[in-house]
Amino acid sequence: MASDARLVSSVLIDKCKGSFEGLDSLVDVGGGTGTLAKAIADAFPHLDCTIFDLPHVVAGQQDSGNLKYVGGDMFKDVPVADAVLLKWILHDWNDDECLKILKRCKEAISNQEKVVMIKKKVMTVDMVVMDKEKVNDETMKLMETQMFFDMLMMVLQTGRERREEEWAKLFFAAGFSNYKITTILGLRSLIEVYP
Ligand SMILES: C[S@@+](CC[C@H](N)C(=O)[O-])C[C@H]1O[C@@H](n2cnc3c(N)ncnc32)[C@H](O)[C@@H]1O
Repeated sequence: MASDARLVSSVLIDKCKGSFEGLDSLVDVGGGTGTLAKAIADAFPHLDCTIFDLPHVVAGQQDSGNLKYVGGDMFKDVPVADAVLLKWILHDWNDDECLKILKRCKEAISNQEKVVMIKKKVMTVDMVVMDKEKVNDETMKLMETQMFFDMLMMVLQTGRERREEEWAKLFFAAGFSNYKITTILGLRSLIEVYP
């Protein structure tokens, strides 16, 4: 996970710089020991970054500069921020569980009395399963890999990989109004979800 976060962070920061513009704070939910959040905090020194994970995961980690660690449970409460980042989180969980997480994330970005209008959002780095109809000889291997991931999530977790329509259904059910998908690297997409 940490090595994937290293790979994704450089691409995310390079390719999706604009997505971080106008934000003053960000919380990486299920951020582990902070590989991705550390890279974001270094690239955007004005941004207050929080790594939020289970208490035993962040225990003993040291805050530094614009980076801090908070322990807790994303099903109960998510720290307040302008943006919530979820990387490889939602595919671990079934729809009911994702709805709970997304609702907590929406509360976290809504709970701020800011006068300045900025585009608050939830940013999820996850997989968007391709449409069967659009698969050709070139993209067949990609589709097969997505199916393997789907099975892996079913066997190891309660989760699954989702098609765009399935993502949209979840976001709207959690009370969000819109979303934007950007393919960032191989199977990974950045999905920005707006309240
Ligand atoms: C698949 S890992 C993803 C880690 C990181 N986002 C990445 O992509 O490298 C899932 C993370 O979610 C955390 N997690 C699981 N349940 C959680 C909960 N209820 N509240 C907060 N974090 C949780 C795990 O401890 C783990 O760090």
